[in-house]
Amino acid sequence: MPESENIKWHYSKVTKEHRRRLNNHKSAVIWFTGLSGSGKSTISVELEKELHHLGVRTYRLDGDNIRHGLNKDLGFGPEERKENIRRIGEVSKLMADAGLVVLTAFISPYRADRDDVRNLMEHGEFIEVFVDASIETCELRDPKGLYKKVRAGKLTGFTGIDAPYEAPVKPEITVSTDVESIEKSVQTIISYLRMKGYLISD
Ligand SMILES: Nc1ncnc2c1ncn2[C@@H]1O[C@H](COP(=O)(O)OS(=O)(=O)O)[C@@H](OP(=O)(O)O)[C@H]1O
Ligand SMILES: Nc1ncnc2c1ncn2[C@@H]1O[C@H](COP(=O)(O)OP(=O)(O)O)[C@@H](O)[C@H]1O
Repeated sequence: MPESENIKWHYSKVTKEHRRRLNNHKSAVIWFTGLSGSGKSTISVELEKELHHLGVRTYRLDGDNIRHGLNKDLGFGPEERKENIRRIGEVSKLMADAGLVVLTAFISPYRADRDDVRNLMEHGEFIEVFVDASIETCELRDPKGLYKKVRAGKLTGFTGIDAPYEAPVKPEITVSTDVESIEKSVQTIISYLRMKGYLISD
């Protein structure tokens, strides 16, 4: 593994602070985590739409999409999920450095992997959103028919059934999609961003 001995960091004259001033908002990574079918993709899509209307520069990274490209070599074993999240963490960091508000929608089942991403970011830049829904609700929704496949014995190692999901201990935000609407979840997140001063131009 090449180490940094022969590699030198080049600094830019345009910094994150310059980009922040140009954009009129801070950069951040809004990290959605939760079971399959909990609502990560749905809420992140609606949130991005609202943020865009507010003049925020955004980009959304979604598990299914990224696994068609950048991470198409990865499966769903613990090590591969870890590598999946590590790469997304690095990509998110680059995008946050570019001044964007990044929205990520990955199951990211392991606490340690999410904490590694948190530690990559500047203090306050990582906003963990726990999309909380019971496995029963997710299975009832079954938007992609995957739970049905699991029950039919056609899919194994599925999160929440026969693979673990470690819920966040102290997420910045929890949205309970069992009991609240998509709109309510989006507003909860926007209120948090406003209250914490991410949306400077408000
Ligand atoms: N075994 C298994 N377990 C869980 N999910 C599975 C599995 N196989 C395929 N899928 C589909 O892949 C999507 C999850 O990809 P992620 O990259 O978010 O997963 S992870 O963060 O690496 O755990 C997940 O998408 P979401 O339903 O949007 O969460 C599923 O559609
Ligand atoms: N309150 C809610 N919040 C989010 N999604 C909801 C809610 N109620 C019902 N749903 C539905 O649940 C499904 C969630 O699927 P999805 O967003 O793909 O989840 P995930 O990305 O976590 O796998 C969608 O079909 C969505 O319309």
